[in-house]
Amino acid sequence: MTIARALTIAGSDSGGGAGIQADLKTFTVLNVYGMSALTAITAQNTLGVHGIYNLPMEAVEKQIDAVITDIGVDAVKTGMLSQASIIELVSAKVKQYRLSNLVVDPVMVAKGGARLLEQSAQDALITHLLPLAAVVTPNIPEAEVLTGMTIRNVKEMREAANRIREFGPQTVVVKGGHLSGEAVDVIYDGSTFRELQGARVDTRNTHGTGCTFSAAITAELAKGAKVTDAIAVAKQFITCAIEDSLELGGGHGPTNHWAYGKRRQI
Ligand SMILES: Nc1ncnc2c1ncn2[C@@H]1O[C@H](COP(=O)(O)OP(=O)(O)OP(=O)(O)O)[C@@H](O)[C@H]1O
Ligand SMILES: Cc1ncc(COP(=O)(O)O)c(N)n1
Repeated sequence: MTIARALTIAGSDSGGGAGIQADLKTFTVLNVYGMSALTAITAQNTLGVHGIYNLPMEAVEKQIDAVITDIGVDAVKTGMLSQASIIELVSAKVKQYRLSNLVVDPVMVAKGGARLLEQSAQDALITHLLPLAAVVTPNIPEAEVLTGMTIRNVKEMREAANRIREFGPQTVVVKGGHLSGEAVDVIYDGSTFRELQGARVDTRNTHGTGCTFSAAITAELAKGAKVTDAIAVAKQFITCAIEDSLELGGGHGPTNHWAYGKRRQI
């Protein structure tokens, strides 16, 4: 039996709703074998981030080398990268192993406001990692940082997607979770703009939506899906996960990673 393999290079969320925990849960539900290279450990729950502990560069490098040289990967995603030096290392590894199915979730700030990427590392993201990405998935605040624009509507999301694509990624998805009204995501592949519509679910349990969405894209790419199909599955996956979100903790609860699989009986 062959099984698709996906690697997440990201931070740990002890609360289990975001970070590598969200990624591995998503890979599993989508029938993909998940692996991880941890960049940082966060002490985190639904109320916020209570501590960040970066791992040594050597530890990040060895984890990536260990899984790729033995098990191999069909797709890779990045989440919390924390520092410029880790971005540079990950970019070098992507080149060294010629990893083509790379999904970059440019995680910068957690919901409660804690920085998950040092401000000085934003340039490294643009210079080193975005040019290597098959797909990059900024939310509205991240797209604003990357472009210097203010984004208030779908027209401005399109403009941002266009500008971010100039940094080199093949496909840009600007996620609309932070705007009001419908949860619309804008996709731009250099020739066509597409919009993925989703009804907005009225819940505060949206911790980990961005991680889960980008992990679902990665899982589908690992199985050989086309980019547009992978993004469409991811949108369905996250909509189900938010609709059936979990009332856990006293703050922003996690999404429900089983929901998509249960509804489709996969
Ligand atoms: N309340 C909601 N109802 C339906 N879909 C949503 C809602 N919030 C976000 N989404 C969808 O979830 C996905 C992730 O988008 P979002 O903008 O929330 O990412 P993010 O900001 O990276 O995540 P987070 O806010 O957890 O850090 C997108 O497809 C977005 O449209
Ligand atoms: C370790 C870690 N990584 C990423 C996020 C952002 O999560 P999201 O944008 O999916 O809510 C987070 N809160 N913690």
